[in-house]
Amino acid sequence: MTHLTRDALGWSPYYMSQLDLEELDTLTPARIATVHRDRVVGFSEIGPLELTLDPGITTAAVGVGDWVLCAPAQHRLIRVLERQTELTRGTEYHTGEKQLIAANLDTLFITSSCNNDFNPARLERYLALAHDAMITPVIVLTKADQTDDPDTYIDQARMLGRDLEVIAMDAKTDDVAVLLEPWCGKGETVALAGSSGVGKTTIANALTGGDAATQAIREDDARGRHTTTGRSLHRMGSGGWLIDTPGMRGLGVAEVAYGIDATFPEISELAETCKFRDCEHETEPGCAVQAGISRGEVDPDRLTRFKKLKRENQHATETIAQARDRSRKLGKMYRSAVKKKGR
Ligand SMILES: Nc1nc2c(ncn2[C@@H]2O[C@H](COP(=O)(O)OP(=O)(O)OP(=O)(O)O)[C@@H](O)[C@H]2O)c(=O)[nH]1
Ligand SMILES: [Zn+2]
Repeated sequence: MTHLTRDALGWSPYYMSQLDLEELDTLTPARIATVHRDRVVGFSEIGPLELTLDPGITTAAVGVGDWVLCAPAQHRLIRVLERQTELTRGTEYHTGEKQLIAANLDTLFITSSCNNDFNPARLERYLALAHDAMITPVIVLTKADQTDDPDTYIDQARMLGRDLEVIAMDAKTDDVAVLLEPWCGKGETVALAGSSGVGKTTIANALTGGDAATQAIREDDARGRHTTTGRSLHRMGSGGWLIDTPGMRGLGVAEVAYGIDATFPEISELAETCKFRDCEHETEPGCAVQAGISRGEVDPDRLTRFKKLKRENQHATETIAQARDRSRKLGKMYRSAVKKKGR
């Protein structure tokens, strides 16, 4: 652990460019590995560092995978560097907050099994989140050993995007590390998403060569304390990093209009040329998407799922916007009340 270089930890010019000269001289960059209630642990060139948070930085503002600047001698986290990517979940709509799942991911392994778990709509939801965050999605199909015809699943998955990478495997064999190696090299950061039981833990263990899921908890138990998020950063045998994310079983979409369009390029591109700007792609004259269906270029089932995901996203996005508006107004009221009292 002590001999990891910044590059091995995933450092890049993107983060370097955010430091001024004084910071370069005096502060140490670290990559956040675990987040606890009152402190975080970061990996750095000088080894693992336990850091306390200055007032103003909450554990909500720093997540696993984040790059931070710290003053190691004082165990102080000074500031969180701007993220290259962030994967969030939109579950707390009513508060206007989105919860950070993982920072600075390069690749998301969207995992499903070659059985009843396989569900195009669910895969597209994950694809939209990944595309929106500019994270490379890879579809990983497990339990290929439990079906006579894995190709039908592979073919269906390939239909869910252009140039979409689809990997099928028996996650209980040594194939896992070899098949996923292209995304797990030195300094690369990955995470696994998918329903319960599809094999995420099995794959994580194969990639990290250990009991990834329980490692962080055990490390903490020894001190009688617990991680608050349950998320943690683990080194993979191939030199990359795996962010273990228990919250990745079901995700809501919010504010991912771009990601949805990117997930359904064959539809969103045609939609640009519909006669009406607010075309619902149903029976309107001059609908380019319906014309695409007639020509056999657009799968009508994809169109149905595209519309459904758009509706869900729109609803959640509006709910978040309203909640933010409400809390802004409340804040204003509070500030003016304080002012009056002070007079
Ligand atoms: N035959 C076969 N079994 C698999 C495969 N992948 C996972 N399993 C088995 O499926 C079960 C569930 O796997 P897990 O790795 O625990 O699944 P998970 O996605 O981590 O599940 P949660 O922790 O509930 O989210 C275990 O019994 C695995 O051994 C596979 O490719 N082939
Ligand atoms: Zn249309």
